[in-house]
Amino acid sequence: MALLVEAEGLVKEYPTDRGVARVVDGVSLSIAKGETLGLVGESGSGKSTVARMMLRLIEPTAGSVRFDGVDVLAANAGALRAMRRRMQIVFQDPYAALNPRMRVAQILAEPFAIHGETPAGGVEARLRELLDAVGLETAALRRYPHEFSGGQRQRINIARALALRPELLVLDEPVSALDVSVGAQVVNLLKDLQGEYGLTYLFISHSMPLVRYLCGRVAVMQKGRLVELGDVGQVCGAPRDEYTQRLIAATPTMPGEAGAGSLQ
Ligand SMILES: Nc1ncnc2c1ncn2[C@@H]1O[C@H](COP(=O)(O)OP(=O)(O)OP(=O)(O)O)[C@@H](O)[C@H]1O
Repeated sequence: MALLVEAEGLVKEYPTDRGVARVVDGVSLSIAKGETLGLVGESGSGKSTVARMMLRLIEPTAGSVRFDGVDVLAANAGALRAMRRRMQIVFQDPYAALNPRMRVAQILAEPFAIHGETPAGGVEARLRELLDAVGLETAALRRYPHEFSGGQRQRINIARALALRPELLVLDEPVSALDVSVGAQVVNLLKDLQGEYGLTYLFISHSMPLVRYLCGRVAVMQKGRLVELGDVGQVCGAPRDEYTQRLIAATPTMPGEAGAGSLQ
């Protein structure tokens, strides 16, 4: 299958009081068009840093990233802008990600303003379409973020990420701040959107049940390194790495779950 993202030997180092901290240490990962790749690992293992380097939101210390065959790190400002519209990120905290002083209409229209473009059919029609895609009423356009629940706010974030019709969505723990049932609805929405728009997902999570439900393959990170990468059934069913075994063993089994696939 064609690859959308190819990251090779990514390294990120930060200077600290005690010398240089290597928080990502030689991570190579590719994501095929249309797939959902899960990225799991304990807190601080470097998952978000890898994702941000893939989007060039932070500069790698070493390594390379190609997006649809184009070198992301060598791209000049114009080429990067063109690439950025094709790769979007949804963050964990649906409260912090939305400007509280902007109405939803402004929030959703902002990507068009930033990229200096008017969608075919006009902004208004596209905003309605976006809200409809994420299961919110048109009346939401006039309201402010604080008027919505956490799950609804995450739907607004997803609508905003979809505004420019991206191909890749990095989902950085998109439901971990939500109640389980609300999170399950958002996960199902993400699944539907992927089917509808042929999106490619990098799904960062601490939840093995969610990863099993959404992802075809999963990568496991520990202390900046990739310790396992493979088909989700294989990794969860017969983890080769000792750390992965512990991660899976630490996952509480949900009522009615026999080990795979269920969200309930
Ligand atoms: N700007 C920075 N300066 C110094 N250290 C940083 C910086 N950003 C991240 N780190 C460190 O890099 C390591 C990896 O962080 P990262 O956020 O990528 O981990 P993570 O696996 O996504 O964690 P979590 O699951 O908690 O989100 C952490 O130890 C973090 O403290």
